[in-house]
Amino acid sequence: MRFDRIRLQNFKPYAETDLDLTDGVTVIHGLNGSGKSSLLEACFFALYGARALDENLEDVMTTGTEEAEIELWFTHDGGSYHIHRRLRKSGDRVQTAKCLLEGPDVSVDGARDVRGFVADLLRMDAEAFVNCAYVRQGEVNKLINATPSQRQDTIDDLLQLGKLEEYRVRAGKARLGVEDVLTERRGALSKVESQIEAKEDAGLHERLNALETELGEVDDQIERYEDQREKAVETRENAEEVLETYREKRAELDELAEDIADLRETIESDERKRETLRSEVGEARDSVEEIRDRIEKKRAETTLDEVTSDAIAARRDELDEREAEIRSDLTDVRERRTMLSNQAKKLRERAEEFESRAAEKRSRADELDDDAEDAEEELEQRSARLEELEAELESLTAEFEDAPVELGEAASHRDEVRETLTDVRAELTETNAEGENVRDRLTEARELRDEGKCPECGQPVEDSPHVDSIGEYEARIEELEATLSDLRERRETLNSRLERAESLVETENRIGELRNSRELFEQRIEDARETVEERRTEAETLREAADKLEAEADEKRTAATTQAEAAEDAAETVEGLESDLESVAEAESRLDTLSDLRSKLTETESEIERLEERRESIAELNDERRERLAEKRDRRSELADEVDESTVEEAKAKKEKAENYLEQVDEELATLREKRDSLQSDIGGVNGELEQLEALREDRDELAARVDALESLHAETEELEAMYGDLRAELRQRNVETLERMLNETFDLVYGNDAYSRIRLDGEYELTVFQKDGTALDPEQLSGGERALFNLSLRCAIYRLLAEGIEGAAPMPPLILDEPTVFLDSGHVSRLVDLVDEMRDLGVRQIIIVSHDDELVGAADELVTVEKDPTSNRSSVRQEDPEELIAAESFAGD
Ligand SMILES: Nc1ncnc2c1ncn2[C@@H]1O[C@H](COP(=O)(O)OP(=O)(O)OP(=O)(O)O)[C@@H](O)[C@H]1O
Ligand SMILES: [Zn+2]
Repeated sequence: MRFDRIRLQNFKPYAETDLDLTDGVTVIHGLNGSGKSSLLEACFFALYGARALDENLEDVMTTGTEEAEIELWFTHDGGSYHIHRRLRKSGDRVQTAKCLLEGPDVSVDGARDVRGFVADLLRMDAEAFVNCAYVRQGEVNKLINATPSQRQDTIDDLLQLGKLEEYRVRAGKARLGVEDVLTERRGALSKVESQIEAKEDAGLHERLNALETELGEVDDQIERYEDQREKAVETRENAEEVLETYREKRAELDELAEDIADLRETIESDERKRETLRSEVGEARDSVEEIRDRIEKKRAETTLDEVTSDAIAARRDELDEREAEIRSDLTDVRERRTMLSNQAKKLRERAEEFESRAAEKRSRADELDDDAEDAEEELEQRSARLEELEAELESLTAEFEDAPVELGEAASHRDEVRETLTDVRAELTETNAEGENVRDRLTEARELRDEGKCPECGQPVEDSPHVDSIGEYEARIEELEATLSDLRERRETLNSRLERAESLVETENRIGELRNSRELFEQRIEDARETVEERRTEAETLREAADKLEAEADEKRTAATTQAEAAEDAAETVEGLESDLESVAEAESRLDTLSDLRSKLTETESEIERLEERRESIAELNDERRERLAEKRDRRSELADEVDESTVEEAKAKKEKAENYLEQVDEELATLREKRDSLQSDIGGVNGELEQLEALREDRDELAARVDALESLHAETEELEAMYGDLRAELRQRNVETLERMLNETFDLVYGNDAYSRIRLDGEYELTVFQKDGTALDPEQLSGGERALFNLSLRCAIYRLLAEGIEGAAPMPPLILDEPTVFLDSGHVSRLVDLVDEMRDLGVRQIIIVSHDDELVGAADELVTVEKDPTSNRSSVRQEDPEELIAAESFAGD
């Protein structure tokens, strides 16, 4: 078997990887954690699924991805196979979405079927594969640490010796089953035999003869007693018959006496009954007379000529017709009465309504008059106020007659005067200031003149022009004084004129106000006048309407009275009709009385007839009874003659005797019959036992034959079981010997040390290592490296044994070693290289080794480098030429 190609997608650290694998030694190398082991696991997973890796599907799919694919192509026994697995995440779980194996003429679908198919094809299940072909990392010590029996199981399993054990166990089970059945049958047989013996000892035939003789004797006795019993019964019956006849006659006599007494009594009582009936008939006849009288009297009260049912019916029809007429009239008149009184009521209501509406209108009219009066009063007040206004207006207007301005110009006039006054005041102030100034200069000039200096320049004043100006100054002052007094006069005049103007402005404003008021009042007076007019007219209209309504109310009232009178008339008619109805009812009741009387009469008459009939029939019955009475008397005297007492006594004695005998014989017979029954059942029992004996003998023969057959079967199964056991032991012994030899050869090859003489693998699969001096060592006592070498040897030996054992029937899978050099020093790595060479020489087609050891790399035919991208954490593979790599590395080393 050979792996050809593996393709991965999202398997563990691999995103996308496709790797071709070839014959020879392939070394997979790379740094720790780069994904080397994962690559091997992928091959293993492809073949057997996740459980074989002790992992879940979740573990094999690259974390964070949703889908993974694993494809493995391999060649086996000349055929090419392809396994394709696809995993898909659904929720938290990962499921196998596809698992398909295709090979020559075969296609297997489904994870379980594929696993089964691969195990059959390679003749190895996952565990066997791991034990023989795939040395997993860290599991080097597994076979050494295993107990001998575990080791035995593993190796037996690989060599398919387990099958023989299975067959042996099965044969053992069959033997045990046969033993169970045999024991049970043997028990049954001895039971049957002891039963037969017991029965044969019992002397069944003799017992049967004795019982049958006794039964014959008892039967004879029974027959005899039965004959005698029959005779006694006959005697007793005859006596009983005699007694019975006697008893019957006595009974008949008693009965007859009773009958005779009864008959006589019945006849007498019936005669009394007839008497009563006769007087009842008489009474009924009287009553008929009385009823006839009453009928005649009643008829006289009616219009009937004769009292027949036809006449009564005719009269009743007449009355019914009359009643119907009256009732229909009554209905009409009642309706009319109701209608009229309703109308009267309505009319009265209308009249009242009109009246109340008229009253309303009148009170409204009164209110309107009041309003009009109020309005007139106000009108007068306003007129008076208007007159006052006009008087004031007139006097104020008069104020303007001697005024300096016209009405309406007072304000502008006042403003003019105020302006002029302001000008005059300003002029006055100016003039005053100038006067002051001129006076100051004059004073200064006078002082200078007095000092003799020019007031202007302080030069001596001789002929100074400045002194001349004193005169000027004095003239100017005079002038200014005149202007001042003039201005003062003007100011006074203006002040009084302003006062007057302001009072005029006030008057003028007041006149404006008054004029407005007057206009307003005039308008209001006009309004009041209109209101008075309107109210009065409206009151008038309302009163007219009230008059009209009152007239209408009067009309309605009259009409109401008319209708009420008509209603009263109708009511009277109703009363008349009702009394008519009453008299019709009376007439009808008279007719009823008559019919009642008539039917009573008929009843009484038929009662009389009935009573007469009863009397008659009673008489007939009594005649019959008298005849029967005579007969019974005759029979009584006849019987009295027949009864004879002595015959009776004789019969009684005979009967008693027979009865005594019967009692005794019945007892005896019962005893005998019981005895017979028990004898018969004893005979039945003996016969039954004889039959049983026969059946038991048949059973015994059958059981004996069966036990013989089982015994020979048991012997056969024992042989078979022993044969499988021997065969396995023999095969195992052969295997153990071969395995021991191969283990020693391999160990010599890889260890090549003089310390150990040989390894022993005994029949119990116990492994022992012997040192040169002959002391024995448990393999677990070896050093780590020695143990690794020992294990490798054991594995390779098993692999070789298997390869030879199968003898080409099923080509061996590739030998897969994961990190075999971990514990080895460089010398031993070379030995491992030798081992690998040897395995190849021995015909192992494909060897796949995971290692980072250079020497092993050198031994490789094919080199696969695994790398992991540190940023993406995804692994990838690269196929390289081993020669080149070694060269490059040693170059780098120099
Ligand atoms: N399901 C997974 N998804 C992603 N990465 C995974 C998954 N399972 C394992 N890995 C990664 O794969 C790597 C383990 O690979 P593997 O055991 O094949 O390494 P190795 O090359 O054999 O290392 P060593 O030399 O140490 O034996 C680890 O880095 C781990 O994080
Ligand atoms: Zn690893």
